[in-house]
Amino acid sequence: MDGASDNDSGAELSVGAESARAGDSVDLLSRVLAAPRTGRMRDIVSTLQGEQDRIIRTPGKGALVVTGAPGTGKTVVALHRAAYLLYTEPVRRAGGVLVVGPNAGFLRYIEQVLPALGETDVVLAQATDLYPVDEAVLAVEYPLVARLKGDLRMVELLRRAVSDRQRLLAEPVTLLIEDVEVVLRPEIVRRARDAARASGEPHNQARDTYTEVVLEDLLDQFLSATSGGPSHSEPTPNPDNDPTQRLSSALADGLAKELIDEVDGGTSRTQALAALHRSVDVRREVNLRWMPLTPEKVLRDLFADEDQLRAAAPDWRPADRAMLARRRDAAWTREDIALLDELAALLGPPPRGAADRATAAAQAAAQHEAVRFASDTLRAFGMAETLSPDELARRYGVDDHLVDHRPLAERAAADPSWAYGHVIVDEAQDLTPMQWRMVLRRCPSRSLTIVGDLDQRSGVAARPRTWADVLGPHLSSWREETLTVNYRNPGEHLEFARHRLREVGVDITAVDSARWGGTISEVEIADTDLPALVVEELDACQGTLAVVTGEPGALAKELPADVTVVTPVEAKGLEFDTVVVLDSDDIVDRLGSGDLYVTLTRATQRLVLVRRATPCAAAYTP
Ligand SMILES: Nc1ncnc2c1ncn2[C@@H]1O[C@H](COP(=O)(O)OP(=O)(O)OP(=O)(O)O)[C@@H](O)[C@H]1O
Repeated sequence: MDGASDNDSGAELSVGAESARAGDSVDLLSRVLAAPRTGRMRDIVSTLQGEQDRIIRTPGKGALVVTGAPGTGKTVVALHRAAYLLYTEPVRRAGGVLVVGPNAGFLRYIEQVLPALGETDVVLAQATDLYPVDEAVLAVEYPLVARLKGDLRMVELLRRAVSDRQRLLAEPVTLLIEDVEVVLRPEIVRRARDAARASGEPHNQARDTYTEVVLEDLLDQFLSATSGGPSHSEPTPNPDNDPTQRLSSALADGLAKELIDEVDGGTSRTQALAALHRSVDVRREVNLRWMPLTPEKVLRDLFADEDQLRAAAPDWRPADRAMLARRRDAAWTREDIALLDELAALLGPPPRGAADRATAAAQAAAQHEAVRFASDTLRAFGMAETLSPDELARRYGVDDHLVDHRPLAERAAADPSWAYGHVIVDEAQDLTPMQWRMVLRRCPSRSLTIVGDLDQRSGVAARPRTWADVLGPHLSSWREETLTVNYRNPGEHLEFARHRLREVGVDITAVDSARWGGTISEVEIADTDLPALVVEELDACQGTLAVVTGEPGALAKELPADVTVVTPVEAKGLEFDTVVVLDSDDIVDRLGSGDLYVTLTRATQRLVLVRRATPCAAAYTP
């Protein structure tokens, strides 16, 4: 990247990197790091450090894993890298950038960084936002269930659940088509199912193949009975132009009536298709065995039906299957989202309803008419050859109906099948395997910046030892870079955190701090004295203050509005000038050592550890 560009972010980044390399910005860095926080992450263009600069400039091909202890700048480096890639590799612009972060507070905290660098083609989301559901607030699973639902075993279970909805026929079924008896034969249903599966299409799209095979057979029977023999020997040079073929797939789609009026109604095959279309029996039998499905329906049916669960996971221990069982009307949980997304990939989009099809047809007709009018008009002036149909359409405003003019970020966020040009995954140590699949579906190019720290992994389960443990099932290769200097916490806080974690038997990777001078105090107080203590700390604090606790809801009401109250999990990725931690001993038992590490490394100036004399018995809830 050089100053020849008209892109501000690129030029500024370059100036900052140069001065950092020259060692000019040491004073500036000290001042920046010591300054009170505002609750919004800033860009670091003017104080970018050498190792950070090098990582930012790593080319965008393939996956890059940026690791490092808390506060080493992983997030801020990843965001600058996104700006750099959009600037140097414009091809990424076409899809924009997706940033997957750990919680809503974190996304608010970082949302200004890329716009400040001149980039707006960016979607910020939690993994649970990637597949939208009706519930505004997702339920929380028991940890064991959450782990099971995040496990790759779910892939096969869901695959089977979908294929179990593609049903065979045990006995022939006699159907009545306008007083003519035809037989839906088990072997034809099997052949139709095999052909549909072999098409490689998702369930809802493969249904066209299934329906076609079944209807063709019924049609032949109907014609044999009514006109002395099937007529499928008629030449069919181009399936797209063949009315019979079109009708047969249109019938599956419920469109046949309109099309029948449109084509030559004289052929016996066309009349037979019309008869099939009128037969309630036929439609019911076709639908029964290969229904159009939504992810929500499949998952609700599966979890509410012991038999379906057993059929989908015959080799599982009954106790594991029982963990998935729940009522049909139960709210979706955070872990269900990746399952719904997996199902969306297996099922494909549901067939469009009649209203959508009518709108699309009306739009196409309007376009056709407007282009024809424009073309005629221009031809009258001898100009027709100079403009393409696209240009004509644009010039005459037809695209206003047909082209989506929303900004890229808005279009991408609304489209679950959007392929992003680059994806950043932050706090990547916490994604479940099923969530990885969900994220990677949105990044077919595999141009990724994966940011995380295994020591900060949430939960009491054993930590993965390497990134290969996390990424191995999903990516064939990646490159790893490590940031080595902490720019957030004073050295005293890092030493304290390391010491506390060693006390609970966990050795974390050592890291240097860019500065010292932080304070730590440990106090034991009565529960009722807590608000007064927090107010006192707030008065003494120059910038932002947070209380980290397992029961934020009740406490937040008793504290001033400018105090942030968060759980350890909600504190991920954030930083505050003063952090008051309640009952830190409980965090390890209830959440895990990674969450204690996160909690102890959020403060830029002052850490206050409060042990309440009458600690609340409520469990820490992530
Ligand atoms: N070169 C730099 N100049 C100024 N500030 C910096 C620099 N690098 C990082 N910082 C600051 O350090 C703090 C921590 O950065 P960041 O949140 O990116 O770290 P992190 O490694 O992602 O932390 P965590 O793992 O705890 O989420 C932020 O305030 C960031 O702005």
